[in-house]
Amino acid sequence: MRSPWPRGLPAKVLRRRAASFGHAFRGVGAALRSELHLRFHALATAAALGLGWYCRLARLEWALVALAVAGVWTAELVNTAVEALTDLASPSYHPLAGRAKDVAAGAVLLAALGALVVGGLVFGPHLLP
Ligand SMILES: Nc1ncnc2c1ncn2[C@@H]1O[C@H](COP(=O)(O)OP(=O)(O)OP(=O)(O)O)[C@@H](O)[C@H]1O
Repeated sequence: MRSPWPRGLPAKVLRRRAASFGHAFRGVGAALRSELHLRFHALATAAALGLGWYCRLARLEWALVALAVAGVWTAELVNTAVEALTDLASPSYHPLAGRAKDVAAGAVLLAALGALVVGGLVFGPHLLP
């Protein structure tokens, strides 16, 4: 059967996809190196995974923990990107630059509070007598 793709296109598309994944992982690595908060999240994630394994969480509980962890990481990475862009666009003081950073930090705070609630509701019944 003839390929529906012009010759060589799938390889090119795959190479581009692979490069995009590479850029994304490089972004996570760069943020991990520059942001102390992210290293703390990495530790907290490892602790949550270990505790989940210890508590033998059910599949749905793992799903909730995974969503909570991913939410915090996503918010922190977007916050890091907003901080970098704000510093680039407005190295000197500007109220809008401050608002952008404060709002981005607010997203991290909300994600972290949500993760705390999920953690309490999921792990609480396993750990409390
Ligand atoms: N260019 C600016 N103009 C106005 N206010 C700013 C500016 N840069 C920072 N701020 C204010 O200072 C706060 C702290 O900014 P900063 O860049 O130090 O981030 P941070 O909260 O310390 O984050 P991190 O510790 O992850 O770098 C901001 O939330 C904002 O209120």
